[in-house]
Amino acid sequence: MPLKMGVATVTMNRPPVNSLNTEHLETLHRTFIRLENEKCRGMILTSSSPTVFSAGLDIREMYKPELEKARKFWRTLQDMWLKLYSSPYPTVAAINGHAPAGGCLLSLSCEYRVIVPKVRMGLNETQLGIVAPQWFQDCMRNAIGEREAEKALIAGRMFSSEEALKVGLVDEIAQNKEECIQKAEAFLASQANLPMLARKTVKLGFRHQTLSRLLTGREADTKIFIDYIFQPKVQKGLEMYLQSLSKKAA
Ligand SMILES: CCCCCCCCCC/C=C/CC(=O)SCCNC(=O)CCNC(=O)[C@H](O)C(C)(C)COP(=O)(O)OP(=O)(O)OC[C@H]1O[C@@H](n2cnc3c(N)ncnc32)[C@H](O)[C@@H]1OP(=O)(O)O
Repeated sequence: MPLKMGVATVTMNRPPVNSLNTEHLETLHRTFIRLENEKCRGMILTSSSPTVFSAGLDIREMYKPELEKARKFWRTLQDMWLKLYSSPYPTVAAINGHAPAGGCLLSLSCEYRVIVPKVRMGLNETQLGIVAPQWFQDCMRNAIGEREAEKALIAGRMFSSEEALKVGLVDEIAQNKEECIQKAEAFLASQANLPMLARKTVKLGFRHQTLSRLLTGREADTKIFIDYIFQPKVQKGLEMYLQSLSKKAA
């Protein structure tokens, strides 16, 4: 995590697709805590993969899990998201590859998004027979508005880079990763002279409702997750989805 002029670039590096398992989520969470403690001036979140930003939650964490491990997985996801979404420093996602589901959530949790061409992003959970949790949905709604979010979430729509720009899911398209990072740095530079306390207070004001909805209902949210994924038909769906992903690779 190099810090250049107080700006950190956090590069996710969990091959092959940066899927988010408990360990990877813990690493991200620790990183965001450290950045806050070190009074970082801005953060760029990106991926070491040339084609995938993040494939979202690691489906193997939800397929036939042990109960306690599944609980820990979900709580770690909540912890990571609460830290990122409420970060006092400015955040940009340099989306240099596909960003489905939890990968899209990561980018939506940043303040500004730059994407490369010919990739897809969105909350596709419905298409997998699972449901994007309320706070995932809130992040989408906060980015693109009620009507577009409702349509996208019901359909589990994956947006192309161009469609994402049109609907406001991302702020800019860059031609490649290098330009993506340049544009991310330019956004952070545009924020650098703003008084930090005022900036942070306004950001948290906008995000307060979404954050408190989870903060006040964390246990209930965990229970909803557990009850949902332990349903036999959901497990069957996850099994078939994992098989389809593996078949594709074969
Ligand atoms: C009121 C009720 C409320 C209910 C609340 C319910 C709560 C449930 C919450 C559920 C929330 C879920 C959020 C999620 O994030 S679910 C994950 C969704 N992710 C996806 O759908 C992405 C799947 N992956 C892909 O589409 C592609 O992999 C890719 C990202 C486009 C990349 O494609 P590429 O061709 O480069 O790579 P491969 O597809 O060949 O994959 C390489 C190997 O990686 C494995 N893989 C891929 N994605 C995942 C994943 N998300 N988890 C685990 N493993 C993954 C894939 O199987 C290949 O593995 P192999 O080499 O061993 O075969």
